Amino acid sequence: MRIGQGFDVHAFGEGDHVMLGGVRVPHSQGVLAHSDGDVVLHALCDAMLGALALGDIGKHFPPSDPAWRGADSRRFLRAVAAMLAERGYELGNADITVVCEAPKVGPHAQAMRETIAEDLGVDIDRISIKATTTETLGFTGRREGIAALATVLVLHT
Ligand SMILES: Nc1ccn([C@@H]2O[C@H](COP(=O)(O)O)[C@@H](O)[C@H]2O)c(=O)n1
Ligand SMILES: C[C@@]1(CO)OP(=O)(O)OP(=O)(O)OC[C@H]1O
Repeated sequence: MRIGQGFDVHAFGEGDHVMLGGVRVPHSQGVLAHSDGDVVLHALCDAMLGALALGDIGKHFPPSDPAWRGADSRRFLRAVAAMLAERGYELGNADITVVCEAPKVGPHAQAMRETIAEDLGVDIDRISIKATTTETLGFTGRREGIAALATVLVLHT
């Protein structure tokens, strides 16, 4: 059993939705990113990579690589899951916190859990999605961007 943690931030920009946990969430803004800017999946990938000391998402999917421009971050998650499987590991559980004043995450949390569980091939009860504001403090409080934190356990299969 090994533990990993991940953290990601994207600034808000022009747009009408944000991708969170592979789910399209309507919002008054989008995010600035090379890929689809899904902070939930990026933090989760980093946590899973970190658990096996495999570096980070930027090492495997460099922002300098045009192949990842506008990429669906579910591709990153499935690729990271395959890296774990090659080494004899699977996700034990993931606990993820999204930090933003808006959009509200709660109404979309179940869909996000279902999407992540499907991509990882695990039961949905292994995936936790939570959210918090920062009570208007800091960059998330000023609605300048959105952040996510992920903690995982990975298990030897
Ligand atoms: N983007 C968010 C932020 C919060 N929630 C839900 O609201 C609850 C209260 O948030 P506080 O920051 O005021 O503690 C929080 O526990 C979440 O259930 C949300 O859905 N989306
Ligand atoms: C996801 C990648 C893909 O090029 O780019 P971004 O979408 O900009 O996301 P970020 O979390 O800033 O960096 C990691 C990159 O691997």
